[in-house]
Amino acid sequence: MRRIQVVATGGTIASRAGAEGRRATVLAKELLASVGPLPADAEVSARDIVTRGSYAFDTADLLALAREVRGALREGADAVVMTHGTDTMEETAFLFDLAFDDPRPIVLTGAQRPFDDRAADGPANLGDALAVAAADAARGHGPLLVFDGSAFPARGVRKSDTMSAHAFTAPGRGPALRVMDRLVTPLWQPRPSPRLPLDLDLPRLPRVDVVPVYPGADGLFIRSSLAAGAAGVVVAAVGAGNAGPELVEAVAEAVAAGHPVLICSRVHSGPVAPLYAGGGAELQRVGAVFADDLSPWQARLLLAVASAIPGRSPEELVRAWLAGENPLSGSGA
Ligand SMILES: NC(=O)C[C@H](N)C(=O)O
Repeated sequence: MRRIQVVATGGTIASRAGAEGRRATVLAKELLASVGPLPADAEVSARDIVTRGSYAFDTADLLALAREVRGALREGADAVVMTHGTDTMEETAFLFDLAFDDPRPIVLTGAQRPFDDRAADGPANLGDALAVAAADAARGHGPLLVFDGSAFPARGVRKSDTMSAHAFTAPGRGPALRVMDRLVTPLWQPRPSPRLPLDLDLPRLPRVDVVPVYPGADGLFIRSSLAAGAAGVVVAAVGAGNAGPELVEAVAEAVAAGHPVLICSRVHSGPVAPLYAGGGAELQRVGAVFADDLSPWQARLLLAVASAIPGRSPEELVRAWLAGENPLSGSGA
């Protein structure tokens, strides 16, 4: 008998229409009751942490969600299923990927249509998430985001449609498992991401901001962000990782002052590379770190987590993580 702990956090899956707009009000027990038959060989228990839209979460909330997962795993759950708003689910999943290296499935799901919609997609997604949680095939995949019949590894998954029930993709990677009629079919086995030794009991993560690039973007936002106390900055660059000369100058200043700068792309798919003179090649020359195909939003969490680890250079931790190396090797930790 497998023990699956469901933890509910709100989101559209738990929302009903109201005079002021949709609001998350549905609690875990009611969500579970909407699913229909539960996996036969599983004992499923449910609890609520918060009941909110995920657009309202800050990093203190994300750490609280991670502590809840840690607690469930410590209590002996064989798998954890978290219901969560879709707006920032890719960030929570990625934080779990950075924080845990447990083979037991940690599965996130949600919905695009509210609980009281006649065509609500939440019950099917939660049913699929429970099927994945109960499946041997899901072990060792790291956290998975289950949506509309697909299970995506945390790294690389993105919300890619604001309204459609097919809300998530993983550009260049694809889902690792498919779920059809609660039957889980493995497609490929993701290589687990290295874990970072994050203290989940911290009150919040250090500030890291995302700065966009567009024609005419200058250094204002990078300088303001650092003046506001940011540990570092992620640049959502154009194309394969380029920016104009004024922004490159601000990046050079930031790196020289000891603040790591990660380069991602505002393009939905593909890695960044230091290719162009005065653009990406110059960003690399002044010391910025090219963050492969990480989205700016996941890269921001990577840098924030690396910046929260005492006694280690955040830039070195990020570079080691991106290279797939165990960031603890050689540290004696
Ligand atoms: N579809 C959703 O879940 C969006 C929702 N507003 C959220 O909490 O992220």
